[in-house]
Amino acid sequence: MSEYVIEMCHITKEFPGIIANDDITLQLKKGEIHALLGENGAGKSTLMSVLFGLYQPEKGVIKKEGREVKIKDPNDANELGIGMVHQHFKLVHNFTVLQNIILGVETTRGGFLKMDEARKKVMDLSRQYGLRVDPDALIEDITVGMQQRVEILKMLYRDNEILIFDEPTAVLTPQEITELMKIMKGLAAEGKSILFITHKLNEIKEVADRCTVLRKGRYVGTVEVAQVSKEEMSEMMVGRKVSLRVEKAEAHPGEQVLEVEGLTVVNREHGKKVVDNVSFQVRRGEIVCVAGIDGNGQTELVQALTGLIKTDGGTVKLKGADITYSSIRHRNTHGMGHIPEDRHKHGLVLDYPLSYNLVLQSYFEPEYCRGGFLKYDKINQYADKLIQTYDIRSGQGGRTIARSMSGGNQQKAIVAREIDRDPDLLIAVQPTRGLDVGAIEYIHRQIVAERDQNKGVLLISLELDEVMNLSDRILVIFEGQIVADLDPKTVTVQELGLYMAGSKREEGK
Ligand SMILES: Nc1ncnc2c1ncn2[C@@H]1O[C@H](COP(=O)(O)OP(=O)(O)OP(=O)(O)O)[C@@H](O)[C@H]1O
Repeated sequence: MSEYVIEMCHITKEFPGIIANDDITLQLKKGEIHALLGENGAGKSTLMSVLFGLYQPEKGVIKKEGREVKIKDPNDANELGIGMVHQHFKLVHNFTVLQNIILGVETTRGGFLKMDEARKKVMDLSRQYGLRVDPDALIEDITVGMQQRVEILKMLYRDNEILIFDEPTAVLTPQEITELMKIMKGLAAEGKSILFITHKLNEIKEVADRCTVLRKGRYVGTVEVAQVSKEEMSEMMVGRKVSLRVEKAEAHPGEQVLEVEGLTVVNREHGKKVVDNVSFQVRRGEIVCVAGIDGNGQTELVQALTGLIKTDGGTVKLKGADITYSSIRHRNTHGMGHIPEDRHKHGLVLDYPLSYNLVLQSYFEPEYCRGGFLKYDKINQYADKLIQTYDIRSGQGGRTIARSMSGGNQQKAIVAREIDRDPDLLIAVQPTRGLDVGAIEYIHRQIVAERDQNKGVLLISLELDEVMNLSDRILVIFEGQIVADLDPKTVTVQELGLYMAGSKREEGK
């Protein structure tokens, strides 16, 4: 009997213009948590999709417990006990939790669903692994964290023994991440074998036993996590030393670039104020961060500032001019840049090529358009420049369809487009979500450079490390209100946590 529950041997998978996996070998031991680390576009999701039967490799074999197997589709994968939680969940939104879990493997008696048995099995699994879910809630009404637990239960319900998690923490809040780490350890302790894709070295250190590193589609090596440092792992992956700290000089704030006065947004469904009489300013030459636990109004605040939703009170001024009721395009062409929270919904047109996506805010300008006709050569030239400068990796350059790009490279494309327009005010929501450490270092430098060129930056981040390292001033948002205006040099992470949890509030706020 083999030491390995799964072996992927010499896997090669090509896409037009790119070898996504070039002779990669990955060996998974029973009961281990095995991290898969690599730069954006290194081929991690592709390799996992091969294992789950979504792609057929051109070369290589897969072995289960030493025996060669063929995985033609996800049904084959399932038969072999392999389950996957995708980066973007695959749930039916108007079905309940229970219906989603049993979908496709329903057991029936006399033509009727045996719901009671299914419910019992789900609730037993939920208790056994600490996966809290409400079986009767609709998917559209539950948090992202609970949706993920539903995906995990789906795998367990199908008795999967080999669990693939593709960047599971990218969509979670810090609290949910802690919970997931605990769940993963519990699963491994019960003998499940886990493949875990993440860019966060802290998470690898916390839960993984071994880690396989990929770079540009190739296998670099497999290490015992306890025996290497975070720095060593990032060097293996990027091929050079990476600074995990942000280097920046003292800020020199100048005149106000954004003034928000009494801004209020009421939620149309429950009638509550989600942004409640918020006032603050961002000046040129400073990075102001809005910190808060997800769901405290930061999403709506940004949507109101960028014109994606209507406000119910208050004013917003950009460079002294009232833009409260201005169109999105007006804001964009008058100095506002926006890296949105949801890159698929508000950041890209997924079925357009990369080059079109890079001029979404400027294609109508004389530079790229004459008499209603697009100047394709100019657009392509500009796209090539951004692809080079920001190291956006994709198979066919500007012609690549955005949907086929790796998640991290989609994010890099948005960041490139927004920063390159050199806005007076850059609103950056989770700008480094899903990015590898090398790319994070680069984006952080770019944001600091914007600040040093006398631009204002409003950063919204759920990552406390990013908040503490990057910002010059921290505004804490709690239940739609700004409850503190803090100096990152004097506040501690613990104190920040108290403000974020609503246990503390600055006087006069
Ligand atoms: N369906 C596809 N069609 C064409 N090219 C693809 C497709 N899927 C992936 N690629 C390309 O293969 C390469 C590897 O992508 P993959 O998604 O596996 O990377 P990744 O390591 O998971 O990256 P990230 O960390 O950014 O999610 C990328 O250059 C991507 O553009």
